[in-house]
Amino acid sequence: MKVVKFGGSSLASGAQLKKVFNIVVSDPERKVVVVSAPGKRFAEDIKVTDLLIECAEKSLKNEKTDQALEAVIARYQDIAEELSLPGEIIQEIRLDLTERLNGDKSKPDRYMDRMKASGEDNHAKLVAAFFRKMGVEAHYIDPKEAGLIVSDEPGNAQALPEAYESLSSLRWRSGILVFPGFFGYSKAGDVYTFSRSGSDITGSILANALKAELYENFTDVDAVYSVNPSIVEKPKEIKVITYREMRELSYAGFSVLHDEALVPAFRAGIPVQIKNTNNPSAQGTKIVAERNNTNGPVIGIASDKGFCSIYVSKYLMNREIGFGRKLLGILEDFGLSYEHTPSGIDDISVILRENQFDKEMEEQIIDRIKTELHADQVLIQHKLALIMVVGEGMRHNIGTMARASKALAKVNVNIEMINQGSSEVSMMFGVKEIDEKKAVQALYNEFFVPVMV
Ligand SMILES: Nc1ncnc2c1ncn2[C@@H]1O[C@H](COP(=O)(O)OP(=O)(O)O)[C@@H](O)[C@H]1O
Ligand SMILES: N[C@@H](CC(=O)OP(=O)(O)O)C(=O)O
Repeated sequence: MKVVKFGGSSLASGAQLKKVFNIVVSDPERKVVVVSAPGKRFAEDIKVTDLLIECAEKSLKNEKTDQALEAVIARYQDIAEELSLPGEIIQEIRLDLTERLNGDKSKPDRYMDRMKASGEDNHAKLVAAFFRKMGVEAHYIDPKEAGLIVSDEPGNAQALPEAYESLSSLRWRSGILVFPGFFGYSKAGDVYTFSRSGSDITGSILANALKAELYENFTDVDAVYSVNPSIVEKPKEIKVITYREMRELSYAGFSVLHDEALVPAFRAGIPVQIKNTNNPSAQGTKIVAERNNTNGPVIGIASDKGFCSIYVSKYLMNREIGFGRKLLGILEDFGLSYEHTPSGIDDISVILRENQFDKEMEEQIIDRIKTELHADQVLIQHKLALIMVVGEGMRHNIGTMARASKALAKVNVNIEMINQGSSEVSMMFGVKEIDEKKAVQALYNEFFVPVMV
């Protein structure tokens, strides 16, 4: 039995839904189908989830929501018309959205999650109806009834351990089960969504709970590429990659799969296959526990913008027991999570995502570090990009770091910081955001483009 997840781009139009239907019925093992909300049909299009967020934000500000609501309904209507589905489906969706829109706004975060979750919930109902119209037994599965119990963290929920036991009984249900991705219910019965792109997580949880032989994740690219295809044209495809490598790359910017989606599949030893809805015969990428090391030291290079570094220096910091703990404690007091902490004898840098705080909070943080830790110098550097060079082969290859830094020097990219050693499969370079693309391209050329002699 296989669990199959289709992303928003695979479900963005009636024509895409027909492809999805053909893929599902072409393999009788494809029993559980996890769906996202309709995504982008073309580059400038807006995902239904973003339309829903806009609608919820307007409603929370007591502004008019008619237009935003109609934009959401129009997306489903277009799909239903293209597939000649009966009008009642759209009536049901309209009713559901109106109910959610007029629901309790006393807890804005939860209100937002109820609105966001409707994107996948209504689409799962529509997809199941389409499959039935095509003559197969298909059922919409309500995550509440099925027992997808999650933590009560708005926009950032996690499945609770007991969810797996409850979901396992889906195995005995007949027909194709269409399960909405992206959200679950707290123990108290309220809707909470995962973080953005979280339908990937739902698929992995179900694959684990139902002990699937494979978790197939259908998207709009033929494979996971060794580098983001928007930075390098036609990059090398990855055929096989380990969970560890993929998690590092997803976390660092490979948006093709949510970084949290690997853990449930990994724990149950279920391989994950990335495939293309628009080209299902392409081999795709398989994510497994171990692979033969045939690719050289590096399998992928990921990058992401929007980081800053807080640099703290103090003479004799090395002798001051508890300095690091106190520094991180200050950040914890502000509710900030950090990414890396490269350090020297008398100095330490903390790398954080800068969208977590504003100018005012930044000043308060610097002030506390200066006064409480008696630091000699505290500096914040903004607009950094982090580049992650990943590969299981790195441990056995001497000189990978030297090759990477030489490649960056050759294109005149200054390395603002390096972090290597804590992870066995990756090394991190911090560069200025403006240098990100140039740096990634240079690293790609160094590790993937053969040199002609
Ligand atoms: N290394 C990579 N390999 C493949 N795709 C990548 C990579 N990095 C980023 N992407 C982007 O991920 C996109 C697919 O993910 P996403 O938009 O979430 O799809 P879906 O709609 O299926 O959920 C691709 O279209 C591609 O632009
Ligand atoms: N629709 C949600 C969840 C999701 O997983 O979507 P997609 O599969 O299109 O990335 C989002 O946009 O965040």
